[in-house]
Amino acid sequence: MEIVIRFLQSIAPVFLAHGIVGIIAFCVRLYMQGGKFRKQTDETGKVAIVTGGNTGLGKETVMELARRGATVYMACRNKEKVERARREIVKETGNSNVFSRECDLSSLDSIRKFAENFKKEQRVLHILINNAGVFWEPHRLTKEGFEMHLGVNHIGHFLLTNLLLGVLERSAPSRVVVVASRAHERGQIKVDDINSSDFYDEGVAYCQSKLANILFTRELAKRLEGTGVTVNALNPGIADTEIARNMIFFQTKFAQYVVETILRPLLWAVMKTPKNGAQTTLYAALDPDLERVSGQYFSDCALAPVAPAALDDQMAQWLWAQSEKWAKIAL
Ligand SMILES: NC(=O)c1ccc[n+]([C@@H]2O[C@H](COP(=O)([O-])OP(=O)(O)OC[C@H]3O[C@@H](n4cnc5c(N)ncnc54)[C@H](O)[C@@H]3O)[C@@H](O)[C@H]2O)c1
Repeated sequence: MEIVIRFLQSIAPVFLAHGIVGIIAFCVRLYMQGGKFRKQTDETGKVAIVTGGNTGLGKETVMELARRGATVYMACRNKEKVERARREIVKETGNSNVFSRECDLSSLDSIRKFAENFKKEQRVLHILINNAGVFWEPHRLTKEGFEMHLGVNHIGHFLLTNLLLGVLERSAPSRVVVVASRAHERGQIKVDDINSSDFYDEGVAYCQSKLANILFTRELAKRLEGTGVTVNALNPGIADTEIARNMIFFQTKFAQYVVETILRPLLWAVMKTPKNGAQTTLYAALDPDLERVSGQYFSDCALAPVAPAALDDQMAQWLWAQSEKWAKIAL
């Protein structure tokens, strides 16, 4: 008996330490999950498009829109993956008005085809969510030769939005939601090397594209004044999705092992679940109080300040004019 008591006494501090660490980690996790969009809305009769809706934040966004009765188009590059996700969403929500369509944002032709077909299928569009994104891509070019972060995250969505503006205006009140990131704070629009041809860094390229997202949002909001179409950008926070698939940690078996056994348990406390990461997108897309709010930036379901570079109106106009040329938008 004495041995048992001594043994228990010797391991008690270890259990206590683990318990305290566990409780702290749990509290940190609760705090890090951020703001929630709790208002109940009925979206029956509304039509929405979500780019990149087959994984991560996009999938959770589609799931919630479908749960609330909306007709949702998942605009994605991977046909099979998106169809799997669509079936899962239909099964879980009971809403069969969820459609998967091919739209590769790294190809202007694919975007044009998607928009054209969508307009043949639907006469209205109330919510366009520019969610898809690439992160930490090795130096690769889109079909038309743009650096991948700039091409997919900014130019692809720039073209898609412009092609859908007519239907959005006819369907007003309607909304465009741009999923940006706090990474825009470290971004810079490299006017002389926008395509990162002279110097390439994955992080710099991502931050530039996310700054472009916010400059685009602010400029579009000005152009849409009085139309009943609003556009807002947001930061979803750090969420546990597939976004980091290209980072070095995920490239080798050993690195994956380290991530899964050491990093992931540590990150568990500080990362949002995909569902919680989608809350600010849903807030921007659905909150009735935001019907007339445009040109803003949200984080954790509330207004948030943007970096000074995102307030540069001249840069926003320059980027818009360039983007029209890059996306070959006929004026
Ligand atoms: N997860 C985070 O921590 C985090 C933080 C800040 C911002 N974001 C932003 O949130 C958005 C969603 O990312 P996520 O975290 O859900 O990552 P994710 O990788 O799970 O989802 C990104 C989606 O974009 C799609 N996509 C990529 N290239 C595409 C292309 N060429 N054409 C069409 N679709 C394409 C992918 O297929 C995928 O469905 C992105 O814009 C990302 O920059 C995420």
